[in-house]
Amino acid sequence: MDYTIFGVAVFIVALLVFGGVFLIRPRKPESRDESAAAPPSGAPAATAVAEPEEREPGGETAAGTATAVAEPPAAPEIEVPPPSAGRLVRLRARLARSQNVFGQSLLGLLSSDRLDDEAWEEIEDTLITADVGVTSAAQIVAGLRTRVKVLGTRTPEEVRRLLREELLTQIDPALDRTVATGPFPGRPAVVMVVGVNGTGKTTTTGKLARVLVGDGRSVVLGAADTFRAAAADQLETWGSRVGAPVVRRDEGADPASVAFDAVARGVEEKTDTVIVDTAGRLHTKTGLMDELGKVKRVVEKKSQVDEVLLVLDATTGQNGLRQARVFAEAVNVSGIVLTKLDGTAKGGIIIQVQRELGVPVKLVGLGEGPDDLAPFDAETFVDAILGDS
Ligand SMILES: Nc1nc2c(ncn2[C@@H]2O[C@H](COP(=O)(O)OP(=O)(O)OP(=O)(O)O)[C@@H](O)[C@H]2O)c(=O)[nH]1
Repeated sequence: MDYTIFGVAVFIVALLVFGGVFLIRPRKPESRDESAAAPPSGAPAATAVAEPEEREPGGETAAGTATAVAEPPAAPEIEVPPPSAGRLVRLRARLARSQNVFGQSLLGLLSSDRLDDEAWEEIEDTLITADVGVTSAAQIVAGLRTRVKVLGTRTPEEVRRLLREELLTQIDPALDRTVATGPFPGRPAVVMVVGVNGTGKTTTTGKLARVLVGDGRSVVLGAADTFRAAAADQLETWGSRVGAPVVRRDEGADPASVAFDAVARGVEEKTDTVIVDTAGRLHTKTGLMDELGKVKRVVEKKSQVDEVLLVLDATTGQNGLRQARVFAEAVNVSGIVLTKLDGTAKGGIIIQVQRELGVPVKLVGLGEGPDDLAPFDAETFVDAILGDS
């Protein structure tokens, strides 16, 4: 019996000793946990944690802690855009590429041996096809006919010179094409950018800010396109690249008050120029056109509006002209920006739009790149159309 009790006691002690050792041994992690805990080489742990969280409006994640762990985004590098001088010359090749067909076919027709009525008609048609407009085309042909008669024989150089002069007369190099961007004593220059949807207003506003910053000016941008939140985001991207602050509000806010705030900020911060981007609006919608007038009037309570730039898409031809007329009535347009000239051979629209509106083309857009906006220069433009002599 004693032996039995002793044996049982020894067994229990042995069980306790082995069991205890087993229990206090560190547990080996299971392979599933291991892979979840350790970040993949090179990847920050926070990314793995933050990944499954759902996005909330405003781009924040539901788990604030996960966002806090993530690396803060690097501040965007401020770019130094090239100055405005010589931009059109730099973009000349692009202009020549799009307008050359028009220029070369005119030169070809004018150089032909027999300049009969049919040939003159063809010259006129070529001008009209390039959107020069019926009146201007007739005037150009009349001028050329008279001068060709006086000249008698024609060398290619003479033909080029004649055509160059006629086109220049129509484009009018004497027009004042300066964009009133200040700086003015004691207040910023105020530029409003208007036009129908998709013509390139926001892009032009951003590009113009770059031109000005490149020329050493300070700029505040006003995102008065409150219809589309994306438009304000788009403007903010443009602004942040050149260090220009953007005044914006929530989608649906009153555009006039955003424009007013932008100008107020410009005044307060002694900025050289405030550029206000407005929402695209159909010229056929009276209410929206009235709203545009209101934006301008409200801004004028704070500061004079120095420039109203109407952005026209060069590829829209006659429709662009119709838009131009209505906008000019609503807000007293002071300058035209002709965008997408890189995408059409119809550069003659410059002549037509100036004739129709009596307002000069001041800037031209020649591509989607950030520095593809140039001050318009009549001589460089005509030379690009006609190619090198
Ligand atoms: N090829 C070319 N594309 C251009 C030019 N200017 C603007 N664009 C393009 O035209 C498109 C419309 O430009 P936006 O600036 O968004 O036009 P918007 O007038 O502000 O548009 P809404 O806000 O909808 O009225 C974009 O894809 C631009 O990149 C240009 O000179 N050449």
